[in-house]
Amino acid sequence: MARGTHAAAILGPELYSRLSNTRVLLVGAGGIGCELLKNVVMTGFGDITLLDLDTIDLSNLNRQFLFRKKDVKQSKAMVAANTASAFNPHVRIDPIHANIKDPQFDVSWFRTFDIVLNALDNLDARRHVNKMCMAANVPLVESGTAGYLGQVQPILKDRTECFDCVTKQTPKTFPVCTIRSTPSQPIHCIVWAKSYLLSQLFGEDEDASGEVELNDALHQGENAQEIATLRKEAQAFKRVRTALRSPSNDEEAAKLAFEKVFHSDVLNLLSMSDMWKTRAPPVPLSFEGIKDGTFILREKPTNKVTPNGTATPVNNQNGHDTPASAAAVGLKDQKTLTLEENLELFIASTRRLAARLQAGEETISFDKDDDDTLDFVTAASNLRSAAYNIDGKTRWEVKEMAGNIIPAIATTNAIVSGLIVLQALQLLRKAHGTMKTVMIQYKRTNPLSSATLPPPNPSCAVCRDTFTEVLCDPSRTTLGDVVQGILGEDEREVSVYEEKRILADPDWDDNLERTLEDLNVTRGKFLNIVDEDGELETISIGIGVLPPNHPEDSPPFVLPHPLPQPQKKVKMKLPMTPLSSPTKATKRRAPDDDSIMEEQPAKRLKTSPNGDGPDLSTPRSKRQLEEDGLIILDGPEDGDAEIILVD
Ligand SMILES: Nc1ncnc2c1ncn2[C@@H]1O[C@H](COP(=O)(O)OP(=O)(O)OP(=O)(O)O)[C@@H](O)[C@H]1O
Ligand SMILES: [Zn+2]
Repeated sequence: MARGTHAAAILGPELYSRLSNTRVLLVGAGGIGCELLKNVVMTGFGDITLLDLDTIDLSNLNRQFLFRKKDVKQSKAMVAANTASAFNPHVRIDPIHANIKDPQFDVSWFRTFDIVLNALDNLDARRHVNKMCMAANVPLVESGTAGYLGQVQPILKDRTECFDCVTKQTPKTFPVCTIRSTPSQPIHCIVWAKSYLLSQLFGEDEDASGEVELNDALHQGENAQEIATLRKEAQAFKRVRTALRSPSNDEEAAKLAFEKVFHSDVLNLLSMSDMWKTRAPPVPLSFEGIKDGTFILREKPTNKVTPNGTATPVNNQNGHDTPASAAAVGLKDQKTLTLEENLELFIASTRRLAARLQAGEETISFDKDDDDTLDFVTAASNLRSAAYNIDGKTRWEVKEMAGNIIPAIATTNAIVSGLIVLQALQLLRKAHGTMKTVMIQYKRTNPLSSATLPPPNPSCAVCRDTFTEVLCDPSRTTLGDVVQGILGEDEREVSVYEEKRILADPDWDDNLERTLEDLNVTRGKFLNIVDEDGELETISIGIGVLPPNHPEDSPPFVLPHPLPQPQKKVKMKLPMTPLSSPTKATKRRAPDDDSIMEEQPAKRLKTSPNGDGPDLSTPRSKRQLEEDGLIILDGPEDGDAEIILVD
C-alpha cells in the first residue's frame, strides 16, 4: 500500500493532495512528539514546524525513538527533525529549539499554521498554546498520557470547549507545619528534602521571604514557641550555607548540615513537649554514632540467633541486618539503603553539590535527572524518615515521588499519536459534527472510549474573549493609542489589564499616556479591555510587530479592520453562601506543585450581585472590595469567585 493511502481514503483525493502544503505546528518533541512526528511525516503532511525547548536526556531514549545515544545533550527539535526527514523525501521540517512562550511566537505567527498539534507535558505550556490558538483561530489537537491512560481532544474556537473551559486539577500541597515539624509519611520527608532543605542549602538566599512566611504564620495563630524555633533554625542555616560555599574538600560542611537538621533541630522540637502529647516524638540522629556503628535507632526487643549461636538484636531500624532488605538488593536504585548508607550518600552528595557551588553555579534546584540533587534528596529524606520512625524509600521510589512521575508507556504514546493524526485529518476535513474526544482507558474489553465535544463554556475566561491584534512599535505606541483606537466611537467605561495587572480604569488614566514598552506590554502579550458594567465580552488584544514595509511617516501602530465587536456576555449567577459560618471555612489549595502551604481558615461572605452582599460584577467593585481588606479569589469562571475576609 502506498504511503498516504489511509489519509487519501479519509480526506478524498482533492483534500489529500493539499496535505503536502498544509502547515502543521507540532509543539513538543518528547514521548508523544517523537511518535507523532513520525506519523505526520508518514501520513503525507509536507510542511511541519517542530518546536521544543529541551535537549535530549539519556532517560528519554527508552521511548523517544527518534533519538540515539550519540544525540544526548543535542536539541530535541533538531535531532527529531533530522531523523524524521529521512522517512519521507518530500517533507520539509523546520525545527525550532525554543520555548513556545517566547515573544516571537505571537498571534500572527500562530495564524500562519493550518493546524496545531500539542505534545506537551505541562499545564502552563498547554494553556498558553490553547490561548494562542483561540486568539489566532487555528484548530488545535490537544493530547496527554498518564501511564496506561490517554486522551486526545480536538479544539476549535466557538465550536468546542477549549482547554481552559474546564477546571484542571491542581497538584497536592501540604500544610507547612507537617512538612517542617511533624511529618508522618515518606512523601512529607521527600517534600521537605526537595522543596525545603535543598533550597535552604543550595538555592537562593531567601532570608527575607522566610521571615515573612514565619511572621504570617504567627499572625495566623500558629504556636508562637514553634515559630520562634523555626526562626532560630533559619539563622543556623546561614552558618551552614557559608560553610558549603567555603573551599574545602572534607566532610565538615556536610557534618555541619547534618548536625543542624538531624540533631539540633530535632532536639529543639523535642523541647516543645506539647507537640508530642498526641504523636510519637522524633529521635535525634548522631553523625559520629552512625559512622562508627554505635548509634542504634529504636531497638526492638526481638532477638535472632546468628550462625555462631549468639543472640543479636534485629530490626533495629538501622536497616542493615534484616534478611529481607539484604535480599532486596538488586538494581542499585531499587536497593533499600541502611542508615549508614544514607549518611554516606548524604555526605557524598552534599560534597558534590558544594563543589558545584564553589565552581561557580549560583543556585541548584531539584531535577530528577540531576544525580547530585536526587542523591541528596534520597539521603536527606531517608535520614529524616528514620528520625521520625517513617519507612525509608529507595532512590528509584524517591525519584518517582519527588519528580511526580507516572511512568511513561511507549505504547500509550503510540496509540495517542495515531489518534492525534486521525483527529487532525477530521479537523482538516471540517467533519465537525462527527468529531469526538477519544480516551484510552484501562479496560481490556473496551480500551478506547469517546465523548461528544461539548460547546464552549459560556463563562470561560479564555475562549469567550473577543480576540484581536494590534501590530505596533511598543516604544512609540501609547496605551491610550491602543485602547482608544480599538474602542473607536464606543464610549463605554472600561478597565485595562495585562494578565492580572491593572493598567487603567475609569477613575485612573495616568498610564494611557505611557508607551507600551514602558508598561512592559510587548510582543506576544495581551491587553484586555474589560467592560466596567460586565455586559460585554472582554476584548483581548494580542500585541504584534509592525510589518517590515510599514511607512516611516505613518502612526507606529496598525489597528485591526474592522474593529472588534464584542458580544453580550452570558451572565452567570454567583453562588450564595451564608455569612455566619466561620466553622465552614473556605480552604483553597495552592496551584503550585510542591508549594508548602498553610491552609488558612477564612470567613465567607455572600457574593450576591443583587444587593444583599458585595457586588462582584465589575472590575471597579472588585478593586473596592480589595481595598476594604477582602481578597477575591477568581475561580476558573467568574461564577466561582470566592471572597475571603482577612482578619
Ligand atoms: N514551554 C515549552 N516550550 C517548548 N517545549 C516544551 C515546553 N514545555 C514542555 N516542552 C517539551 O514537551 C516535551 C514533553 O515530552 P515528555 O512528556 O515526553 O517529556 P520529557 O521531558 O521528554 O520526558 P520526561 O519528563 O518523562 O523525562 C518535552 O520534550 C519538553 O521539552
Ligand atoms: Zn474556553
